[in-house]
Amino acid sequence: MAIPEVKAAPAAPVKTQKPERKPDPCIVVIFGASGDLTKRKLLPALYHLEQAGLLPKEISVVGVARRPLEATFAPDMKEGIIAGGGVDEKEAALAPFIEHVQYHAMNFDDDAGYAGLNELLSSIDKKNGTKGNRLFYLATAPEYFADIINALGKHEMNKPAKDKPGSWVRTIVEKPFGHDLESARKLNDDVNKVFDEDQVFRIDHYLGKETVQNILVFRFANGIFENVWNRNYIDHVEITAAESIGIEGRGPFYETAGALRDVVQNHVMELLSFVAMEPPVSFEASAVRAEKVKVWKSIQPIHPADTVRGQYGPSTVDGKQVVGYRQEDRVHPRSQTETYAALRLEIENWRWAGVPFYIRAGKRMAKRVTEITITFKQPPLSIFKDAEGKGAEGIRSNVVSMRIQPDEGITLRFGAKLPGPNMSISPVNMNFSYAESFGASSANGYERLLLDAMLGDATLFAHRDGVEATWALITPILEDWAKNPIKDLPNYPAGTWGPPASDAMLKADGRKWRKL
Ligand SMILES: NC(=O)C1=CN([C@@H]2O[C@H](COP(=O)(O)OP(=O)(O)OC[C@H]3O[C@@H](n4cnc5c(N)ncnc54)[C@H](OP(=O)(O)O)[C@@H]3O)[C@@H](O)[C@H]2O)C=CC1
Ligand SMILES: O=C1O[C@H](COP(=O)(O)O)[C@@H](O)[C@H](O)[C@H]1O
Repeated sequence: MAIPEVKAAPAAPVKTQKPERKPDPCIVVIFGASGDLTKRKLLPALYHLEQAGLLPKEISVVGVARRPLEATFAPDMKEGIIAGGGVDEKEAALAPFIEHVQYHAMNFDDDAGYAGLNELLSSIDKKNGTKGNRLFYLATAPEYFADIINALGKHEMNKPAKDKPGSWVRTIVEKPFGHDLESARKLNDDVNKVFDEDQVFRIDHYLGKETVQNILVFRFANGIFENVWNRNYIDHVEITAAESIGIEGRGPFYETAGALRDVVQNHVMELLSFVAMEPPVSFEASAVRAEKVKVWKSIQPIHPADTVRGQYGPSTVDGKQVVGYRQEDRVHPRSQTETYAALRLEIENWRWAGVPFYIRAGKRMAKRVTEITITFKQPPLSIFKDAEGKGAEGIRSNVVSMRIQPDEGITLRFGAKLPGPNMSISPVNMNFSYAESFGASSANGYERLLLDAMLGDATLFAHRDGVEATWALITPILEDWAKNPIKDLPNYPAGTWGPPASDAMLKADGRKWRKL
Protein backbone atom coordinates (compact mmCIF):
# COMPACT_ATOMS: atom_id res chain seq x y z
CA MET A 1 0.00 0.00 0.00
CA ALA A 2 1.40 3.42 -0.93
CA ILE A 3 1.99 5.63 2.10
CA PRO A 4 -0.35 8.68 2.02
CA GLU A 5 1.45 11.97 1.57
CA VAL A 6 1.03 15.53 2.84
CA LYS A 7 2.96 18.17 0.89
CA ALA A 8 5.08 20.93 2.34
CA ALA A 9 4.93 24.17 0.35
CA PRO A 10 6.85 27.46 0.64
CA ALA A 11 5.26 29.67 3.31
CA ALA A 12 6.19 32.85 1.43
CA PRO A 13 6.69 33.72 -2.26
CA VAL A 14 10.02 32.44 -3.53
CA LYS A 15 12.39 35.18 -4.63
CA THR A 16 15.21 34.62 -7.11
CA GLN A 17 18.50 35.04 -5.33
CA LYS A 18 21.44 37.09 -6.46
CA PRO A 19 24.70 36.86 -4.55
CA GLU A 20 25.69 39.92 -2.58
CA ARG A 21 28.73 40.54 -4.74
CA LYS A 22 30.16 39.50 -8.09
CA PRO A 23 33.63 38.00 -8.41
CA ASP A 24 36.49 40.24 -9.47
CA PRO A 25 37.56 40.14 -13.10
CA CYS A 26 39.73 37.03 -13.48
CA ILE A 27 41.11 34.25 -15.67
CA VAL A 28 40.04 30.67 -14.94
CA VAL A 29 42.80 28.33 -16.11
CA ILE A 30 41.64 24.72 -16.43
CA PHE A 31 44.38 22.07 -16.55
CA GLY A 32 42.82 19.00 -18.18
CA ALA A 33 40.63 21.02 -20.52
CA SER A 34 39.99 18.26 -23.04
CA GLY A 35 38.88 15.83 -20.33
CA ASP A 36 35.54 14.44 -19.30
CA LEU A 37 35.09 16.62 -16.20
CA THR A 38 35.76 19.87 -18.05
CA LYS A 39 33.41 19.00 -20.84
CA ARG A 40 30.53 17.58 -18.79
CA LYS A 41 30.68 19.72 -15.66
CA LEU A 42 33.05 22.68 -15.61
CA LEU A 43 32.24 24.39 -18.90
CA PRO A 44 28.47 23.94 -18.48
CA ALA A 45 28.82 25.37 -14.95
CA LEU A 46 30.73 28.43 -16.18
CA TYR A 47 28.26 28.86 -19.00
CA HIS A 48 25.30 28.77 -16.60
CA LEU A 49 26.98 31.24 -14.26
CA GLU A 50 27.47 33.63 -17.13
CA GLN A 51 23.87 33.12 -18.34
CA ALA A 52 22.64 33.90 -14.85
CA GLY A 53 24.62 37.15 -14.87
CA LEU A 54 26.80 36.00 -11.98
CA LEU A 55 30.19 36.43 -13.65
CA PRO A 56 32.05 39.67 -14.20
CA LYS A 57 32.14 41.07 -17.71
CA GLU A 58 35.92 40.66 -17.72
CA ILE A 59 36.12 36.89 -17.43
CA SER A 60 38.41 34.65 -19.45
CA VAL A 61 38.79 30.89 -19.50
CA VAL A 62 42.01 29.24 -20.66
CA GLY A 63 41.88 25.48 -21.20
CA VAL A 64 45.18 23.60 -20.96
CA ALA A 65 45.73 20.03 -22.18
CA ARG A 66 48.06 17.95 -24.26
CA ARG A 67 46.24 17.26 -27.51
CA PRO A 68 46.38 19.89 -30.24
CA LEU A 69 42.98 21.53 -30.51
CA GLU A 70 41.87 24.61 -32.32
CA ALA A 71 42.93 27.83 -30.62
CA THR A 72 39.33 28.18 -29.54
CA PHE A 73 37.98 24.73 -28.78
CA ALA A 74 34.48 25.84 -29.59
CA PRO A 75 32.95 22.71 -31.16
CA ASP A 76 34.02 20.48 -28.26
CA MET A 77 32.87 22.99 -25.75
CA LYS A 78 29.54 23.56 -27.41
CA GLU A 79 28.89 19.83 -27.42
CA GLY A 80 29.84 19.65 -23.74
CA ILE A 81 27.63 22.51 -22.68
CA ILE A 82 24.67 21.14 -24.57
CA ALA A 83 25.14 17.60 -23.21
CA GLY A 84 26.12 18.59 -19.67
CA GLY A 85 23.95 21.63 -19.31
CA GLY A 86 20.68 20.21 -20.56
CA VAL A 87 20.20 23.10 -23.00
CA ASP A 88 18.59 22.82 -26.38
CA GLU A 89 21.09 23.38 -29.20
CA LYS A 90 18.96 26.06 -30.76
CA GLU A 91 18.56 27.85 -27.48
CA ALA A 92 22.21 27.54 -26.63
CA ALA A 93 23.22 31.10 -27.18
CA LEU A 94 26.82 30.32 -26.49
CA ALA A 95 28.06 33.74 -27.44
CA PRO A 96 29.38 35.77 -25.73
CA PHE A 97 30.62 33.06 -23.37
CA ILE A 98 32.40 31.13 -26.08
CA GLU A 99 34.43 34.19 -27.01
CA HIS A 100 35.90 34.23 -23.53
CA VAL A 101 37.44 30.77 -23.92
CA GLN A 102 40.87 29.92 -25.31
CA TYR A 103 42.97 26.81 -25.52
CA HIS A 104 46.67 26.39 -24.75
CA ALA A 105 48.19 23.05 -25.83
CA MET A 106 51.11 21.83 -23.72
CA ASN A 107 52.38 18.80 -21.90
CA PHE A 108 52.24 19.17 -18.10
CA ASP A 109 55.97 18.38 -17.90
CA ASP A 110 56.91 20.96 -20.51
CA ASP A 111 58.72 23.89 -18.91
CA ALA A 112 58.41 26.08 -22.00
CA GLY A 113 54.65 25.40 -21.98
CA TYR A 114 54.30 27.13 -18.60
CA ALA A 115 56.37 30.10 -19.79
CA GLY A 116 54.05 30.36 -22.82
CA LEU A 117 51.00 30.07 -20.59
CA ASN A 118 52.28 32.85 -18.34
CA GLU A 119 52.75 35.12 -21.37
CA LEU A 120 49.28 34.25 -22.64
CA LEU A 121 47.74 35.15 -19.26
CA SER A 122 49.57 38.49 -19.18
CA SER A 123 48.37 39.31 -22.67
CA ILE A 124 44.78 38.47 -21.68
CA ASP A 125 45.12 40.78 -18.66
CA LYS A 126 46.09 43.61 -20.99
CA LYS A 127 43.39 42.89 -23.55
CA ASN A 128 40.46 41.87 -21.33
CA GLY A 129 41.12 43.74 -18.10
CA THR A 130 41.36 40.58 -15.95
CA LYS A 131 43.70 42.45 -13.57
CA GLY A 132 46.17 39.65 -12.81
CA ASN A 133 43.56 37.56 -10.91
CA ARG A 134 43.96 33.83 -11.55
CA LEU A 135 41.97 30.74 -10.62
CA PHE A 136 43.94 27.61 -11.54
CA TYR A 137 41.71 24.52 -11.69
CA LEU A 138 43.51 21.16 -11.58
CA ALA A 139 41.03 18.95 -13.46
CA THR A 140 43.58 16.29 -14.33
CA ALA A 141 44.44 12.82 -13.12
CA PRO A 142 45.80 13.17 -9.57
CA GLU A 143 49.32 12.03 -10.49
CA TYR A 144 49.83 15.43 -12.17
CA PHE A 145 48.66 17.61 -9.27
CA ALA A 146 52.07 18.00 -7.58
CA ASP A 147 53.94 18.51 -10.89
CA ILE A 148 51.59 21.27 -12.03
CA ILE A 149 51.71 22.96 -8.62
CA ASN A 150 55.52 22.83 -8.60
CA ALA A 151 55.72 24.23 -12.12
CA LEU A 152 53.39 27.10 -11.20
CA GLY A 153 55.70 27.85 -8.29
CA LYS A 154 58.82 27.63 -10.44
CA HIS A 155 57.36 30.10 -12.93
CA GLU A 156 56.21 32.40 -10.11
CA MET A 157 52.60 32.04 -11.15
CA ASN A 158 51.58 31.11 -7.59
CA LYS A 159 51.64 34.65 -6.23
CA PRO A 160 50.04 37.87 -7.46
CA ALA A 161 52.33 39.80 -9.79
CA LYS A 162 54.23 42.63 -8.06
CA ASP A 163 52.88 45.17 -10.51
CA LYS A 164 49.28 44.11 -9.73
CA PRO A 165 48.76 45.05 -6.08
CA GLY A 166 45.51 43.71 -4.63
CA SER A 167 45.24 40.91 -7.18
CA TRP A 168 44.83 37.25 -6.15
CA VAL A 169 45.89 33.77 -7.23
CA ARG A 170 43.95 30.68 -6.11
CA THR A 171 43.96 27.03 -7.03
CA ILE A 172 41.17 24.46 -7.04
CA VAL A 173 42.40 20.89 -6.66
CA GLU A 174 40.11 18.07 -7.81
CA LYS A 175 39.54 14.81 -6.00
CA PRO A 176 40.90 12.30 -5.22
CA PHE A 177 43.18 14.30 -2.95
CA GLY A 178 45.72 11.53 -2.31
CA HIS A 179 45.47 7.79 -2.46
CA ASP A 180 45.81 7.07 1.25
CA LEU A 181 46.84 8.96 4.38
CA GLU A 182 50.53 9.11 3.54
CA SER A 183 50.05 10.35 -0.03
CA ALA A 184 47.44 12.90 1.10
CA ARG A 185 49.92 14.30 3.65
CA LYS A 186 52.64 14.43 1.01
CA LEU A 187 50.33 16.19 -1.46
CA ASN A 188 49.27 18.67 1.22
CA ASP A 189 52.95 19.38 1.93
CA ASP A 190 53.71 19.80 -1.78
CA VAL A 191 50.74 22.13 -2.28
CA ASN A 192 51.52 24.20 0.82
CA LYS A 193 55.15 24.66 -0.24
CA VAL A 194 53.86 26.63 -3.23
CA PHE A 195 50.47 27.99 -2.18
CA ASP A 196 49.40 29.34 1.21
CA GLU A 197 46.48 27.37 2.66
CA ASP A 198 44.08 30.27 2.06
CA GLN A 199 44.84 30.06 -1.68
CA VAL A 200 43.92 26.36 -1.85
CA PHE A 201 40.38 25.15 -2.62
CA ARG A 202 40.10 21.32 -2.42
CA ILE A 203 36.87 20.61 -4.20
CA ASP A 204 34.21 18.04 -3.37
CA HIS A 205 31.30 18.76 -5.67
CA TYR A 206 28.81 17.25 -3.19
CA LEU A 207 29.29 20.32 -1.01
CA GLY A 208 28.03 22.45 -3.90
CA LYS A 209 24.72 20.58 -4.04
CA GLU A 210 21.79 22.57 -2.65
CA THR A 211 20.44 19.55 -0.81
CA VAL A 212 23.72 18.96 0.99
CA GLN A 213 23.88 22.56 2.18
CA ASN A 214 20.23 22.21 3.18
CA ILE A 215 21.20 19.60 5.78
CA LEU A 216 22.77 22.42 7.79
CA VAL A 217 19.77 24.69 7.22
CA PHE A 218 17.35 21.94 8.27
CA ARG A 219 19.30 21.31 11.46
CA PHE A 220 20.47 24.75 12.47
CA ALA A 221 17.90 27.20 11.06
CA ASN A 222 14.93 25.40 12.61
CA GLY A 223 14.20 25.22 16.30
CA ILE A 224 12.51 21.83 16.48
CA PHE A 225 14.88 19.28 15.00
CA GLU A 226 18.11 19.94 16.85
CA ASN A 227 16.54 19.08 20.20
CA VAL A 228 15.98 15.50 19.11
CA TRP A 229 19.13 15.18 16.97
CA ASN A 230 21.08 12.99 19.36
CA ARG A 231 21.53 9.57 20.98
CA ASN A 232 18.49 10.02 23.23
CA TYR A 233 16.09 10.08 20.28
CA ILE A 234 17.88 8.66 17.25
CA ASP A 235 18.13 4.90 16.81
CA HIS A 236 20.43 4.81 13.82
CA VAL A 237 21.49 6.71 10.69
CA GLU A 238 21.84 5.36 7.16
CA ILE A 239 23.65 7.04 4.28
CA THR A 240 23.25 5.56 0.81
CA ALA A 241 25.09 6.78 -2.29
CA ALA A 242 23.87 4.39 -4.98
CA GLU A 243 24.58 4.82 -8.68
CA SER A 244 22.91 2.83 -11.43
CA ILE A 245 25.71 3.57 -13.87
CA GLY A 246 28.89 1.52 -14.08
CA ILE A 247 32.39 2.93 -14.44
CA GLU A 248 31.61 4.69 -17.74
CA GLY A 249 34.86 3.85 -19.53
CA ARG A 250 37.02 5.02 -16.60
CA GLY A 251 38.59 1.59 -16.09
CA PRO A 252 42.24 2.66 -15.52
CA PHE A 253 41.15 5.28 -12.98
CA TYR A 254 38.65 3.06 -11.19
CA GLU A 255 41.09 0.12 -10.94
CA THR A 256 43.30 2.34 -8.75
CA ALA A 257 40.36 3.76 -6.82
CA GLY A 258 37.38 1.55 -5.95
CA ALA A 259 34.25 2.72 -4.17
CA LEU A 260 35.95 3.49 -0.87
CA ARG A 261 38.46 5.92 -2.37
CA ASP A 262 36.19 7.21 -5.13
CA VAL A 263 33.19 8.30 -3.08
CA VAL A 264 33.29 7.16 0.57
CA GLN A 265 36.47 8.99 1.66
CA ASN A 266 35.10 12.24 0.23
CA HIS A 267 31.39 12.60 -0.70
CA VAL A 268 29.98 10.20 1.88
CA MET A 269 32.26 11.45 4.67
CA GLU A 270 31.17 15.02 3.90
CA LEU A 271 27.50 13.99 4.14
CA LEU A 272 28.20 12.24 7.43
CA SER A 273 29.92 15.28 8.90
CA PHE A 274 26.97 17.54 8.00
CA VAL A 275 24.52 15.14 9.66
CA ALA A 276 26.63 14.67 12.79
CA MET A 277 28.48 17.93 13.44
CA GLU A 278 27.86 20.31 16.33
CA PRO A 279 26.48 23.74 15.44
CA PRO A 280 29.40 25.86 14.23
CA VAL A 281 29.75 29.31 15.81
CA SER A 282 29.09 30.86 12.39
CA PHE A 283 28.82 29.83 8.74
CA GLU A 284 32.43 30.83 8.14
CA ALA A 285 35.01 28.53 6.59
CA SER A 286 37.15 27.99 9.69
CA ALA A 287 34.16 27.44 12.00
CA VAL A 288 32.43 24.92 9.74
CA ARG A 289 35.63 23.06 8.92
CA ALA A 290 36.60 22.78 12.60
CA GLU A 291 33.29 21.10 13.48
CA LYS A 292 33.57 18.67 10.57
CA VAL A 293 37.05 17.59 11.60
CA LYS A 294 35.83 16.97 15.17
CA VAL A 295 33.25 14.50 13.84
CA TRP A 296 35.77 12.56 11.75
CA LYS A 297 38.24 12.45 14.64
CA SER A 298 35.54 11.11 16.96
CA ILE A 299 34.83 8.11 14.74
CA GLN A 300 36.26 4.97 16.29
CA PRO A 301 38.62 2.89 14.14
CA ILE A 302 36.39 0.80 11.89
CA HIS A 303 36.78 -2.93 12.55
CA PRO A 304 37.13 -5.18 9.47
CA ALA A 305 34.01 -7.06 10.61
CA ASP A 306 32.10 -3.79 10.19
CA THR A 307 33.03 -3.50 6.52
CA VAL A 308 31.59 -5.13 3.41
CA ARG A 309 32.96 -4.93 -0.11
CA GLY A 310 31.40 -6.04 -3.34
CA GLN A 311 31.90 -6.10 -7.08
CA TYR A 312 29.17 -6.23 -9.68
CA GLY A 313 28.82 -9.15 -12.04
CA PRO A 314 27.07 -9.35 -15.42
CA SER A 315 23.31 -9.18 -15.48
CA THR A 316 20.29 -8.06 -17.44
CA VAL A 317 19.00 -4.66 -16.37
CA ASP A 318 15.78 -3.28 -17.89
CA GLY A 319 15.99 -5.91 -20.61
CA LYS A 320 19.56 -4.91 -21.52
CA GLN A 321 22.62 -7.08 -21.05
CA VAL A 322 25.12 -5.36 -18.72
CA VAL A 323 28.72 -6.55 -18.43
CA GLY A 324 30.31 -7.30 -15.09
CA TYR A 325 33.06 -5.07 -13.69
CA ARG A 326 35.78 -7.54 -14.69
CA GLN A 327 34.59 -7.41 -18.30
CA GLU A 328 34.72 -3.59 -18.48
CA ASP A 329 37.28 -1.99 -20.81
CA ARG A 330 40.82 -1.93 -19.33
CA VAL A 331 39.85 -3.74 -16.13
CA HIS A 332 41.87 -6.73 -14.94
CA PRO A 333 39.89 -9.96 -15.50
CA ARG A 334 40.58 -11.01 -11.87
CA SER A 335 40.35 -7.50 -10.41
CA GLN A 336 39.80 -7.24 -6.65
CA THR A 337 38.64 -3.60 -6.92
CA GLU A 338 35.43 -3.01 -5.01
CA THR A 339 32.54 -1.33 -6.80
CA TYR A 340 30.49 -1.45 -3.58
CA ALA A 341 31.43 -0.64 0.00
CA ALA A 342 29.36 -0.64 3.19
CA LEU A 343 30.56 0.34 6.65
CA ARG A 344 29.16 0.37 10.15
CA LEU A 345 30.69 3.04 12.34
CA GLU A 346 30.18 4.86 15.62
CA ILE A 347 30.93 8.42 16.59
CA GLU A 348 32.21 8.45 20.14
CA ASN A 349 31.07 11.79 21.46
CA TRP A 350 28.34 12.93 23.84
CA ARG A 351 25.81 13.47 21.09
CA TRP A 352 26.23 10.17 19.25
CA ALA A 353 27.72 7.50 21.54
CA GLY A 354 25.99 4.19 20.86
CA VAL A 355 24.19 5.28 17.64
CA PRO A 356 25.29 3.17 14.66
CA PHE A 357 25.86 4.90 11.33
CA TYR A 358 25.50 2.56 8.35
CA ILE A 359 26.91 3.82 5.07
CA ARG A 360 26.91 2.21 1.63
CA ALA A 361 28.04 3.32 -1.81
CA GLY A 362 28.12 1.43 -5.04
CA LYS A 363 28.04 1.36 -8.83
CA ARG A 364 25.49 -0.55 -10.91
CA MET A 365 22.99 -0.63 -8.10
CA ALA A 366 19.24 -1.01 -8.48
CA LYS A 367 18.77 2.74 -8.92
CA ARG A 368 20.47 6.09 -8.61
CA VAL A 369 19.71 7.49 -5.20
CA THR A 370 21.69 9.39 -2.60
CA GLU A 371 19.78 9.62 0.63
CA ILE A 372 20.31 10.07 4.35
CA THR A 373 17.83 8.35 6.62
CA ILE A 374 17.48 9.18 10.29
CA THR A 375 15.41 6.56 12.13
CA PHE A 376 14.15 7.70 15.52
CA LYS A 377 13.66 5.49 18.56
CA GLN A 378 10.22 4.10 19.15
CA PRO A 379 8.08 5.58 21.94
CA PRO A 380 8.86 3.82 25.22
CA LEU A 381 5.36 2.41 25.44
CA SER A 382 2.57 1.99 22.92
CA ILE A 383 -0.96 2.61 24.10
CA PHE A 384 -2.20 1.77 20.57
CA LYS A 385 -0.74 -1.75 20.34
CA ASP A 386 -3.86 -3.28 18.85
CA ALA A 387 -4.44 -0.38 16.52
CA GLU A 388 -1.31 -0.60 14.38
CA GLY A 389 -2.31 -1.98 11.01
CA LYS A 390 -0.72 -5.26 10.03
CA GLY A 391 2.07 -4.82 7.51
CA ALA A 392 2.56 -1.18 8.43
CA GLU A 393 6.25 -1.83 8.83
CA GLY A 394 8.15 0.39 11.24
CA ILE A 395 5.07 2.50 11.92
CA ARG A 396 6.22 3.34 15.41
CA SER A 397 9.58 4.75 14.30
CA ASN A 398 9.56 8.24 12.92
CA VAL A 399 11.90 8.64 9.98
CA VAL A 400 13.44 11.74 8.45
CA SER A 401 14.80 11.07 4.99
CA MET A 402 16.89 13.63 3.21
CA ARG A 403 16.96 12.99 -0.51
CA ILE A 404 20.18 14.44 -1.87
CA GLN A 405 19.36 13.25 -5.40
CA PRO A 406 17.29 12.66 -7.45
CA ASP A 407 13.83 13.99 -6.49
CA GLU A 408 15.61 16.31 -4.06
CA GLY A 409 13.74 16.96 -0.84
CA ILE A 410 13.00 15.88 2.71
CA THR A 411 10.30 13.54 4.03
CA LEU A 412 9.13 13.08 7.60
CA ARG A 413 7.24 9.87 8.29
CA PHE A 414 4.87 9.58 11.22
CA GLY A 415 1.81 7.59 12.22
CA ALA A 416 -1.72 9.01 11.72
CA LYS A 417 -5.15 7.79 12.70
CA LEU A 418 -7.01 6.22 9.82
CA PRO A 419 -10.45 7.81 9.37
CA GLY A 420 -13.24 5.61 10.73
CA PRO A 421 -14.71 4.28 13.93
CA ASN A 422 -11.67 2.20 14.93
CA MET A 423 -8.39 3.42 16.39
CA SER A 424 -6.32 2.26 13.42
CA ILE A 425 -2.99 3.84 12.59
CA SER A 426 -1.24 4.22 9.28
CA PRO A 427 2.18 5.71 8.40
CA VAL A 428 1.98 8.98 6.45
CA ASN A 429 4.68 11.09 4.80
CA MET A 430 5.07 14.82 5.07
CA ASN A 431 7.04 15.66 1.98
CA PHE A 432 9.04 18.68 0.89
CA SER A 433 10.14 18.60 -2.74
CA TYR A 434 12.70 21.10 -3.98
CA ALA A 435 11.38 21.02 -7.53
CA GLU A 436 7.74 21.50 -6.51
CA SER A 437 8.51 24.29 -4.09
CA PHE A 438 11.26 26.15 -5.88
CA GLY A 439 11.19 24.91 -9.50
CA ALA A 440 13.80 22.89 -11.38
CA SER A 441 17.44 23.79 -10.83
CA SER A 442 20.22 23.29 -13.34
CA ALA A 443 22.95 23.56 -10.70
CA ASN A 444 25.31 20.57 -10.55
CA GLY A 445 27.35 21.61 -7.53
CA TYR A 446 30.20 22.95 -9.63
CA GLU A 447 28.44 26.25 -10.32
CA ARG A 448 28.23 27.20 -6.69
CA LEU A 449 31.76 26.05 -5.93
CA LEU A 450 33.36 27.80 -8.91
CA LEU A 451 31.59 30.99 -7.92
CA ASP A 452 32.68 30.64 -4.29
CA ALA A 453 36.29 30.07 -5.31
CA MET A 454 36.20 33.18 -7.50
CA LEU A 455 34.79 35.06 -4.52
CA GLY A 456 37.46 33.61 -2.22
CA ASP A 457 34.91 31.86 0.03
CA ALA A 458 36.34 28.51 1.20
CA THR A 459 33.45 27.44 3.47
CA LEU A 460 32.34 24.65 1.14
CA PHE A 461 35.85 23.37 0.39
CA ALA A 462 37.97 20.85 2.25
CA HIS A 463 40.84 21.88 4.49
CA ARG A 464 44.06 19.87 4.78
CA ASP A 465 43.13 18.67 8.32
CA GLY A 466 39.80 17.34 7.08
CA VAL A 467 41.30 15.46 4.15
CA GLU A 468 43.85 13.83 6.43
CA ALA A 469 41.23 12.96 9.06
CA THR A 470 39.06 11.10 6.54
CA TRP A 471 42.04 9.29 5.03
CA ALA A 472 43.07 8.26 8.56
CA LEU A 473 39.73 6.45 8.85
CA ILE A 474 39.72 4.86 5.42
CA THR A 475 43.38 3.84 5.05
CA PRO A 476 43.35 0.97 7.60
CA ILE A 477 40.32 -0.53 5.80
CA LEU A 478 42.10 -0.28 2.46
CA GLU A 479 45.17 -1.95 3.96
CA ASP A 480 43.10 -4.73 5.46
CA TRP A 481 41.27 -5.33 2.19
CA ALA A 482 44.52 -5.35 0.21
CA LYS A 483 45.96 -7.99 2.55
CA ASN A 484 42.82 -10.13 2.41
CA PRO A 485 41.58 -10.59 -1.13
CA ILE A 486 38.16 -12.22 -1.36
CA LYS A 487 37.39 -15.24 -3.45
CA ASP A 488 33.72 -14.84 -4.21
CA LEU A 489 33.90 -11.75 -6.47
CA PRO A 490 31.76 -10.75 -8.28
CA ASN A 491 29.29 -10.99 -5.43
CA TYR A 492 26.32 -8.95 -6.64
CA PRO A 493 24.63 -8.86 -10.03
CA ALA A 494 24.50 -5.46 -11.74
CA GLY A 495 21.18 -3.74 -11.02
CA THR A 496 20.77 -5.00 -7.45
CA TRP A 497 21.35 -3.59 -3.95
CA GLY A 498 24.80 -5.07 -3.38
CA PRO A 499 26.15 -8.25 -1.79
CA PRO A 500 24.14 -10.27 0.75
CA ALA A 501 26.84 -9.61 3.39
CA SER A 502 25.69 -5.99 3.48
CA ASP A 503 22.16 -6.99 4.52
CA ALA A 504 23.64 -9.46 6.99
CA MET A 505 25.67 -6.69 8.66
CA LEU A 506 22.47 -4.82 9.54
CA LYS A 507 20.54 -7.98 10.32
CA ALA A 508 23.11 -8.81 12.99
CA ASP A 509 22.05 -5.54 14.69
CA GLY A 510 18.34 -6.36 14.26
CA ARG A 511 17.93 -3.77 11.46
CA LYS A 512 17.59 -3.61 7.69
CA TRP A 513 18.49 -1.08 5.05
CA ARG A 514 15.56 1.17 4.28
CA LYS A 515 13.88 0.33 0.98
CA LEU A 516 14.71 3.13 -1.47
N1 LIG B 1 34.89 12.85 -14.78
C1 LIG B 1 34.15 13.02 -13.67
O1 LIG B 1 32.92 12.88 -13.65
C2 LIG B 1 34.82 13.41 -12.42
C3 LIG B 1 36.18 13.61 -12.37
N2 LIG B 1 36.78 14.02 -11.21
C4 LIG B 1 38.23 14.24 -11.14
O2 LIG B 1 38.60 15.19 -12.13
C5 LIG B 1 39.91 14.90 -12.61
C6 LIG B 1 39.86 14.78 -14.14
O3 LIG B 1 39.01 13.71 -14.49
P1 LIG B 1 38.53 13.45 -16.00
O4 LIG B 1 38.16 14.72 -16.67
O5 LIG B 1 37.53 12.37 -15.91
O6 LIG B 1 39.86 12.87 -16.68
P2 LIG B 1 40.16 12.68 -18.22
O7 LIG B 1 41.08 11.52 -18.31
O8 LIG B 1 38.91 12.66 -19.04
O9 LIG B 1 40.96 14.01 -18.63
C7 LIG B 1 42.31 14.21 -18.33
C8 LIG B 1 42.79 15.52 -18.93
O10 LIG B 1 44.17 15.69 -18.60
C9 LIG B 1 44.91 15.94 -19.80
N3 LIG B 1 46.24 15.36 -19.70
C10 LIG B 1 46.56 14.11 -19.28
N4 LIG B 1 47.90 13.96 -19.28
C11 LIG B 1 48.42 15.14 -19.70
C12 LIG B 1 49.74 15.63 -19.88
N5 LIG B 1 50.82 14.87 -19.62
N6 LIG B 1 49.91 16.88 -20.31
C13 LIG B 1 48.83 17.67 -20.56
N7 LIG B 1 47.55 17.27 -20.41
C14 LIG B 1 47.36 16.02 -19.98
C15 LIG B 1 44.12 15.26 -20.88
O11 LIG B 1 44.45 15.88 -22.08
P3 LIG B 1 44.64 15.03 -23.44
O12 LIG B 1 43.50 14.09 -23.49
O13 LIG B 1 44.62 16.09 -24.46
O14 LIG B 1 45.93 14.30 -23.28
C16 LIG B 1 42.70 15.59 -20.42
O15 LIG B 1 42.38 16.89 -20.80
C17 LIG B 1 40.36 13.63 -11.90
O16 LIG B 1 41.12 13.98 -10.79
C18 LIG B 1 39.04 13.00 -11.47
O17 LIG B 1 39.20 12.19 -10.33
C19 LIG B 1 36.04 14.27 -10.09
C20 LIG B 1 34.68 14.09 -10.08
C21 LIG B 1 33.96 13.60 -11.22
O1 LIG C 1 33.32 12.00 -7.77
C1 LIG C 1 32.60 11.19 -8.31
O2 LIG C 1 31.26 11.38 -8.26
C2 LIG C 1 30.42 10.76 -9.21
C3 LIG C 1 29.01 10.88 -8.64
O3 LIG C 1 28.64 12.23 -8.63
P1 LIG C 1 27.10 12.63 -8.76
O4 LIG C 1 27.08 14.10 -8.60
O5 LIG C 1 26.66 12.15 -10.11
O6 LIG C 1 26.40 11.90 -7.68
C4 LIG C 1 30.80 9.32 -9.44
O7 LIG C 1 30.03 8.79 -10.51
C5 LIG C 1 32.26 9.24 -9.81
O8 LIG C 1 32.65 7.87 -9.93
C6 LIG C 1 33.11 9.90 -8.77
O9 LIG C 1 34.45 9.98 -9.23
